[in-house]
Amino acid sequence: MPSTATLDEALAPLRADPRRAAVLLDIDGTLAPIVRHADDAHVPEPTRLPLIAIAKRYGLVACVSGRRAATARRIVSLGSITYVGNHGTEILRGGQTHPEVDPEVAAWGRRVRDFAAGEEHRDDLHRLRIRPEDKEVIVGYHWRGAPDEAAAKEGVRALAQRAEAAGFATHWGRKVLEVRPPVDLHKGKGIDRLLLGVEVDVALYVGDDRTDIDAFAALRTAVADGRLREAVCLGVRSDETPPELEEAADLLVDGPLGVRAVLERLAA
Ligand SMILES: O=P(O)(O)OC[C@H]1O[C@H](O[C@H]2O[C@H](CO)[C@@H](O)[C@H](O)[C@H]2O)[C@H](O)[C@@H](O)[C@@H]1O
Repeated sequence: MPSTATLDEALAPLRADPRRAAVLLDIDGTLAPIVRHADDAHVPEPTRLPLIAIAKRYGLVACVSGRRAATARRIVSLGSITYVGNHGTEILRGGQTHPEVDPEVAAWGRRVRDFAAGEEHRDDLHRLRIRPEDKEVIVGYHWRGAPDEAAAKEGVRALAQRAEAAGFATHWGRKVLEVRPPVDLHKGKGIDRLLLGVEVDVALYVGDDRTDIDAFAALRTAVADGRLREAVCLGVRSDETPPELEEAADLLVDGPLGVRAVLERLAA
């Protein structure tokens, strides 16, 4: 964990003028501790409290997640902020009931669901306790906590090959494989859309996984082309941290507790 002085130095540009600052946060592994079953994830109250204070004080506060935007809102349980869901393809703004969905991605929903329905009939998924997660235009296959995780991962590898042969894109996360539409989708694109027309000078992004590296890149590009003055990219360390994330981050904090400390400094 960086010292308080190092953290304060990194956060100083945001704290100097909160109204002109954006706070962008990943959810699973960042705000919400990783748990065995995706449905059980939640943001602990001592993390929500500084987040509520930040939402009132900072110019833009958003969660940028691989979850569906509506699921992300349920997990964080804060209706006033924006949720960028399904890895950048949905935006659910504070107070809205329906997300804006990338039409190119939405057009693939039926084909992704048909693929998932075909997989449902396979005995090996049930035998290996691989759990599908339906995200409408993306389907995740989880093996965390399967009786034999190594065998389950092998089963998921075979599934990935079938998905790619059928023309889908695949993406590996933390003990999850996602089958996605074969279109250019990532958190960075969602952040670009989110920043459109928003008057902020500085942005912070905090995330724990490969998919968050695209978010870091989007902020750095925004600095390079003058849309932002400064970007702060924080990585969240765990025993599953991808080395690429460690390399890409400006600074690393330890797990969701380290993230809570960041939020407390921002809210102070
Ligand atoms: O971008 P995020 O908000 O970090 O979402 C990434 C994925 O998070 C969820 O899966 C992860 O968290 C689960 C709950 O702790 C855990 O069981 C699983 O092993 C992790 O991969 C979520 O289920 C996915 O849909 C998200 O893409």
